[in-house]
Amino acid sequence: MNETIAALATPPGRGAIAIVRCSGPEARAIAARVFRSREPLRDRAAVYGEILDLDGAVIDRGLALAMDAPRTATGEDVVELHVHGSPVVARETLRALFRAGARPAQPGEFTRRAFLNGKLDLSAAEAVADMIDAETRAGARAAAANLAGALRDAVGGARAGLGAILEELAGSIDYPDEVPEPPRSGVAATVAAIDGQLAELERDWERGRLVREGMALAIVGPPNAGKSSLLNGLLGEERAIVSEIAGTTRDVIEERVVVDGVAVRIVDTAGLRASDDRLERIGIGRAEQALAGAALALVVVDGSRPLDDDARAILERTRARPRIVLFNKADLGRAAFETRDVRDADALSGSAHAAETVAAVRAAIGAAALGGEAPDPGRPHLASARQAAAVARGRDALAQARATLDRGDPLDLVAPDLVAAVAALGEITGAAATEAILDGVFARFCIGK
Ligand SMILES: Nc1nc2c(c(=O)[nH]1)N(C=O)[C@@H](CNc1ccc(C(=O)N[C@@H](CCC(=O)O)C(=O)O)cc1)CN2
Ligand SMILES: Nc1nc2c(ncn2[C@@H]2O[C@H](COP(=O)(O)OP(=O)(O)OP(=O)(O)O)[C@@H](O)[C@H]2O)c(=O)[nH]1
Ligand SMILES: [Mg+2]
Repeated sequence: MNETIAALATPPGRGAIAIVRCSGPEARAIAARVFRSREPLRDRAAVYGEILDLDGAVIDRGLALAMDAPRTATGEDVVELHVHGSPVVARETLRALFRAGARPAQPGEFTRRAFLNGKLDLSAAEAVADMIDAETRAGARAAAANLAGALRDAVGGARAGLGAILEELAGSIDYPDEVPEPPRSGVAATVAAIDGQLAELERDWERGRLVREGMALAIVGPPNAGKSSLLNGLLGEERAIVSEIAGTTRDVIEERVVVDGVAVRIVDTAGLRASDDRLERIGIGRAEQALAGAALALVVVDGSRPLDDDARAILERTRARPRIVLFNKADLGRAAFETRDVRDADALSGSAHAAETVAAVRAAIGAAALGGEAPDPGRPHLASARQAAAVARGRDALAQARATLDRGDPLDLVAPDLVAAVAALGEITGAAATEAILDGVFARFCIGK
């Protein structure tokens, strides 16, 4: 029999209410030892009463919410104690439950039990963690879609399609005289269509990851170009020191903003130039690192004067990578902007001090992040590297099957590849998940989830 587990379900720290959750076959019996009320606990009803420690001292007065298996989040008997939101009270309540027979829950153990009891598939369990981690509305909505089963249904459809072919093949292999082979062209068409759906999931994966995890952006350029001024403009606060002294920013400064629903980690950096100053050189080294680690470079140069060697160098170096170029200080003149290279045809000209320029830079960041179109958060999507790897393996198997079909080999030779594809896709929903896969998925959960 499963042990009964307990953990704090709300964040540690002070709050209005703290919820301690207990799940397992003994949940009701354990709760009865620590909770005293006039009316008895009833399924799905909140009951007011006293939370007691085992010596009978009252820890708090609060609500107990009992939910009976199997109609609960975990599929087991659940009792929640809703107490006043003091870390001390929450800890004492939890300790009373442990003394009464519960054991501390492992990270993700509630959700793992929900999975094992068929309350959610593995893609939905991952969506639970994604929802908790979401930093943007789009990220939360995307998680909600997979929590509701969008990916499970998409993957389930693909597996069912492959399963139907396998069934037909099996019939003709077992009873070659009675059951005709399915038409070759039909098999090829179905495999191609399913592979197409999987390819679409793969394409969306990178973009979806951007929505969930955010994008790293480095502001780079020569000293004094206005990089820190632009950071402050994008943040709407005077975060970084701005001065007319070239070499003001020494260390990297990292901040987050949300642009078009994408969380962007902006790193402001030291101006790039040849320098003999030891400290400045360290800062420039960090700027180089930030540039190397960024998905998008925001290159700021002084556009009011002809380009100097430092400006030319950074424009040249970032030419082949995703970037936005701002010819800054347009209020002082547009000398460099007017003689700019055709390669910078889409460069912006403006002033880091002007709201319109900051808005134009934001729009350019949003466009660069999403390629112009925001992904529809309601669609099924791959949400983890684990899921993407399973799709990639499934597609490899389908590629083998298609090669077999193209060569004109006997039709039954595709069966092992289709079986492999079905198994790979099964890892996504957990229909075919090993203990190791489950450990990997639930390792990223927090205790109490
Ligand atoms: N107080 C509280 N709020 C919470 C949770 C919780 O555990 N406690 N959850 C923790 O994750 C989430 C809700 N998860 C839940 C999932 C299923 C069921 C449930 O009763 N399922 C039944 C009935 C389904 C239905 O009527 O559609 C079932 O599956 O049979 C309840 C909560 C978010 N809010
Ligand atoms: N006129 C004008 N001045 C600007 C503009 N943007 C920035 N400045 C000024 O240019 C100077 C340098 O700005 P910063 O934002 O510190 O430049 P930076 O690129 O961060 O410089 P370092 O940190 O030294 O590399 C400051 O005096 C700013 O007020 C602009 O668009 N127009
Ligand atoms: Mg600066």
